[in-house]
Amino acid sequence: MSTLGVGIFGIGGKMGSEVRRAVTAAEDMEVTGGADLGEPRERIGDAAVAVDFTHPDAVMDNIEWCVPRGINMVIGTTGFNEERLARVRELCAANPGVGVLVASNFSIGAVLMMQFAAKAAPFYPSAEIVELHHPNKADAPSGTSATTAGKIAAARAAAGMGPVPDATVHDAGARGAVVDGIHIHGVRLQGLVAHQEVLFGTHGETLTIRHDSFDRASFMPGVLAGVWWVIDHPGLTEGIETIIGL
Ligand SMILES: NC(=O)C1=CN([C@@H]2O[C@H](COP(=O)(O)OP(=O)(O)OC[C@H]3O[C@@H](n4cnc5c(N)ncnc54)[C@H](OP(=O)(O)O)[C@@H]3O)[C@@H](O)[C@H]2O)C=CC1
Ligand SMILES: O=C(O)C1=N[C@H](C(=O)O)C[C@H](O)C1
Repeated sequence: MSTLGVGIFGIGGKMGSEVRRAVTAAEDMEVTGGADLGEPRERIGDAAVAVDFTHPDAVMDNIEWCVPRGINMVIGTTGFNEERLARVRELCAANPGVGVLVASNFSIGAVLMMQFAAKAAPFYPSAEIVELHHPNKADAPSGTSATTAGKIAAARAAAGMGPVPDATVHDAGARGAVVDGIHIHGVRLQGLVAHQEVLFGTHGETLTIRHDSFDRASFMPGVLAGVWWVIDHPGLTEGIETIIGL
């Protein structure tokens, strides 16, 4: 049986080393190589798919390098906004055979949490997000919380809802970051991996939707499914929802 070649940007990092283990353990894939910060990108070897778990400051240069070379990509690195996604679409349009998957979270439970949150959103005037991570994380708010805020905001807009109620006029920063009108609070704590609570409120009741990744193995089924997906789906795919049938 022939195997699919996978190169890894960020291979020495927490996620990159987990991807290396998962790809090595998969019967139908093999690791062709990997590169870390400062190393030549050619070190990913003869890869059909490059997986990127690096840094928000590094990921765009890796995409600019891979796509014109015909290398498909699965990207978990955070820091994407509309401008960055538009550039990825542009690169894919110029290189029509190439597929790029960008997902802020590859765990099945996190994807379900985001979908449940979007479903709940129209029923609750109040909505806030608490994201909790290990203290070595570079970015805040997390990519997952920003994606969740976007989905909640879209559901609220579709339901014709106005802004969340909030009388705060003196804020020394305790109300968190605001993404698409939704407040996000970030916690960085030793002992944590990746966790999120979405809190909803209306008169007399609240609803809390919580997801916990206790181990980075939780992201691997989504990453491996994404690797097989991109080789047959040219252009940009956002999130793993369609890949896992949600
Ligand atoms: N989508 C998802 O499901 C998930 C996404 N993430 C995201 O993945 C990213 C990485 O997370 P994590 O593994 O915890 O971080 P780490 O800091 O553990 O690993 C990052 C790795 O990337 C390397 N790196 C940095 N810049 C470059 C570059 N220009 N080229 C190649 N390698 C580079 C680092 O090398 P060096 O150490 O030499 O600097 C390091 O090995 C983050 O954005 C995080 O939010 C994390 C978990 C799940
Ligand atoms: O840095 C992490 O660890 C994680 N990053 C992603 C994010 O920013 O949402 C996904 C997950 O939360 C773990």
